[in-house]
Amino acid sequence: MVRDWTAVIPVKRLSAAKSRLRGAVPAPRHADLALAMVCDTVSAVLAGEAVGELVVVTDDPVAAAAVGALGARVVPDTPAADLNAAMRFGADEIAGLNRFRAVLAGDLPALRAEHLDEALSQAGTRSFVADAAGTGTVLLTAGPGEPLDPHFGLGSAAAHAASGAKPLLGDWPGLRQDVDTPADLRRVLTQGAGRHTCDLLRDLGLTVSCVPAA
Ligand SMILES: Nc1nc2c(ncn2[C@@H]2O[C@H](COP(=O)(O)OP(=O)(O)OP(=O)(O)O)[C@@H](O)[C@H]2O)c(=O)[nH]1
Ligand SMILES: C=C(OP(=O)(O)O)C(=O)O
Repeated sequence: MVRDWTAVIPVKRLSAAKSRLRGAVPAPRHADLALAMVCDTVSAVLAGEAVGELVVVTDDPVAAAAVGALGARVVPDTPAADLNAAMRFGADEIAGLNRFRAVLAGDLPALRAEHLDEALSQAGTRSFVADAAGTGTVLLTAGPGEPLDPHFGLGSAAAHAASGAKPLLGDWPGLRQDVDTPADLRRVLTQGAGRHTCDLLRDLGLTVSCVPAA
């Protein structure tokens, strides 16, 4: 497979990130958990064959250093500090309209590189992958010449479908399992998390299944 996709992951400042997940781990380790999930998402994206470049949009210096060390290109957030603005900026302005672009949430610690490759191989024109619940979105893609036109937020799967994006259907549990709440994290513990999240949770004494390194 040719590495012709540019992936984009927006990452909020870690001190404010994943507020609905608060309480899943002791408060002093909350930002570490948010970062570990970002690092596992980034590692899986870069381990695949379809993505040639990964742009992370963030103003967080710790996240920027960590994802930079993993091989991502880091750009600062937009003044709007808004999820859709960050995705639009990364995809349409930094990557550029002439590229195949794929934006993902940074909270997919069970993402498998081969599942992302498979999803992207089905995404010719503007497409999306719904989350496990079927209401949210974990991946939105656009082809050359197409603006990303993201509608992330409550009910985004329906909004992306209504805006003409094609739903991608496949058995990709780690891709679909974003971690917003402690219940989501419990599901990932059994599904198999990546190395960063696994190491952190084991350090906290939690039993977690880990996916083998790609
Ligand atoms: N750059 C950037 N990324 C964002 C922003 N808001 C959310 N994100 C990222 O977008 C992805 C999906 O966002 P959410 O699942 O809503 O994450 P969140 O905002 O940290 O979570 P909650 O506080 O629980 O709403 C995560 O990788 C976030 O870090 C933003 O304003 N700027
Ligand atoms: C941003 C989204 O959801 P969440 O914040 O629940 O991950 C979404 O699914 O569009």
